[in-house]
Amino acid sequence: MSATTLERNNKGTEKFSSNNEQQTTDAKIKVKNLDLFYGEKQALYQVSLDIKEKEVTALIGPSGCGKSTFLRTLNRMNDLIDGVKINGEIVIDNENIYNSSDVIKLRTRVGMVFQKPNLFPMSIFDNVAYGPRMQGIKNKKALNKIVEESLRGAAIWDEVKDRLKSSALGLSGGQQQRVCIARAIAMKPDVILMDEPTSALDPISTLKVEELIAQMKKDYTIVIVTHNMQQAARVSDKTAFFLNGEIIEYDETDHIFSMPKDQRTEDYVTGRFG
Ligand SMILES: Nc1ncnc2c1ncn2[C@@H]1O[C@H](COP(=O)(O)OP(=O)(O)OP(=O)(O)O)[C@@H](O)[C@H]1O
Repeated sequence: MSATTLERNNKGTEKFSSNNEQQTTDAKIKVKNLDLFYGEKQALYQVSLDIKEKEVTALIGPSGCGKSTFLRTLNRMNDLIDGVKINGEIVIDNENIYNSSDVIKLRTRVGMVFQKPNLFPMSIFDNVAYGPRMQGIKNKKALNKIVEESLRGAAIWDEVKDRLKSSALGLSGGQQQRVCIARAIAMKPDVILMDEPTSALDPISTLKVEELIAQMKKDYTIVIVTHNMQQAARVSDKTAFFLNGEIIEYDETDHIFSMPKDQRTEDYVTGRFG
């Protein structure tokens, strides 16, 4: 059991509903007044935003501004870090996720892809079947179907279909990252969080993952942290600009890049700092 302390607002969902008129009604994820502390150090300040279903939302900002910290609050990955304290609300599908005790179920619904491919030292098939097996799916036919669908969904089926029993670690970095995405898809999530998913990849693999993200948004709500401005502009519908733990501006990606309202956003997206 982690020693993480979480300050929960027990009236969270109620309070949130009463303020609902300020929120977009079709938001999949609603974040309100979120503060996060690592011990004494505050990393997020009063973060509020609505994330719409089946859109790609990019989180941008200079190093250390809190993008990854914020991303990890969406499936409670920060719970694993000692001394983390959170105030505020995150409502996904009308449920305040910090009021619910079923973190495993939350992480099934809200999957995650990390910066570096983190496949297990086992076959491609076993990597993708791992989560479904843990959920109790044993039937070979059912597993075959899930693995094929997930690899197809991650646009890597054709490249690996003849070597499913080979070690996943024999694939290139770009292929491994797409198998990681397949592994996330295999859990049938609604939301996929991506923390700089292409930062360890070459330009061609990066493009493939970006094309994949564009295809995936018809089925999933995607939140992606990226340091790459062009990537945010290419793949996302909405962009949130973070600075020193605050959201400075959150808008349609086109607006953020072509006519930002805040001078600090403009300075960042035009490369004047960060
Ligand atoms: N486990 C931790 N314990 C203590 N402080 C942390 C921890 N993780 C992050 N921080 C601090 O919180 C702040 C936000 O970090 P975070 O990693 O979220 O920023 P980021 O915008 O994602 O940065 P980068 O782009 O460099 O990954 C930083 O000051 C960082 O040092």
